[in-house]
Amino acid sequence: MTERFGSYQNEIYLQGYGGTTPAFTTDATRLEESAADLLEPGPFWYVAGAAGSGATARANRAAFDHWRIVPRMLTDATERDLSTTVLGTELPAPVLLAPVGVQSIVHPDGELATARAAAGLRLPMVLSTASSHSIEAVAEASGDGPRWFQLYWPNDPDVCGSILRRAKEAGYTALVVTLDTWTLGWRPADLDGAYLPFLNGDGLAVPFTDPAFRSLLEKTPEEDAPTAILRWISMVTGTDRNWSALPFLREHWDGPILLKGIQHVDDARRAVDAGMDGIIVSNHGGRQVDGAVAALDMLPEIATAVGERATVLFDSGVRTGADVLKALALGARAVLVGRPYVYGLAHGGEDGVRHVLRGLLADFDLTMGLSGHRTVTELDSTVLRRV
Ligand SMILES: Cc1cc2nc3c(=O)[nH]c(=O)nc-3n(C[C@H](O)[C@H](O)[C@H](O)COP(=O)(O)O)c2cc1C
Ligand SMILES: O=C(O)C(=O)c1ccccc1
Repeated sequence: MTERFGSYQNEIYLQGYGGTTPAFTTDATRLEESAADLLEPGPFWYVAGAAGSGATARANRAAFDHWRIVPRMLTDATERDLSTTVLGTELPAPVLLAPVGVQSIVHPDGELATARAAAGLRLPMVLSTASSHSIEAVAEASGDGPRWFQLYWPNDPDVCGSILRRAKEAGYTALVVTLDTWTLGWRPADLDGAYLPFLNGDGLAVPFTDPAFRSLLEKTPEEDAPTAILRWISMVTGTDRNWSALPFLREHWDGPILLKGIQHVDDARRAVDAGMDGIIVSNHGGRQVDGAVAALDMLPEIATAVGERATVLFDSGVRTGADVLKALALGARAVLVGRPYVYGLAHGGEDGVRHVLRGLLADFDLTMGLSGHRTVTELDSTVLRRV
């Protein structure tokens, strides 16, 4: 079905902000600035922050500027169909909600509100293992909306198997395995405030409600939270999960599996050779390796190497409709967006997330039409110029 995402523009022009829409900006830069006014410094910097000097986070944005769209005229792009299918999930537009943990630090409803907004738009939410609400509660909030699950890979096979089983039973269809965060990067803004959300107990709903995890503890997490927290952290950190352990995930998950945090073309090839269904080209929004290459700069090479053998998704720095168009033209099947929807959540819970996403979709829809494209299948590198 063709959705008229661009009509959100009329809604805003005709009624103003605060009419049928929440009263805050859809501009990504101003949105971040107003989130800074709204949130306590700890949570704000946890979301906005990056590794080290922030060079990679800035490079992620700057990389989009090196590509420019070359619009075409009189192509009959009045009616657009932005829909696509990603690993069996039908999307009205090529956008997913990136897995973001500990969402309760910006809004008490956290992932529940995000799930409702995503489901209403039929965009897949990728639920983080570091969720503030349980797998099952977020699934219920999603209703019949599409949902994927992101794994921080516990080295205990029983706990890993149990979490995957719960996700499957709760209706999550695809599994995203994050590889780039086996320990947290050096993040000065968080270190300045000595702010680490899960040490306050946030983002632990998944292990704390997990029977296999609980059975390993002498005292329940309710009786002795610090011990449970440290046990969990030690389970999901470390490099002892390796390429040869991927068959374990395949055995415990009967849907598509994607590896997230792929930045080198040889790792992309390796993922394909290991039988993975997809990869997410990402540097975690610049939060892990300061000085790492911009994610977009690796996308064309990786997409070419992978070809049709697996699905290539992209995140890190997507802020506008033009960014979505460019990432697709450079080989991504769809993109994930992170921080912007979290700022929407901070501003207005479910309505706030919806507002940010509808703004992005409208921008993408209008940018597609005005550059002369009716469907996402038309996009390839010939629609861009490198400058
Ligand atoms: C506050 C925050 C928490 C995140 N938590 C997770 C997580 O739990 N799992 C994960 O795979 N990625 C996590 N990410 C990374 C995002 O999935 C995504 O890669 C990144 O935010 C994309 O960049 P963008 O924010 O520039 O759009 C997190 C990002 C942020 C900002
Ligand atoms: O902060 C992050 O980037 C992240 O991925 C994470 C990891 C553990 C818990 C919460 C978020």
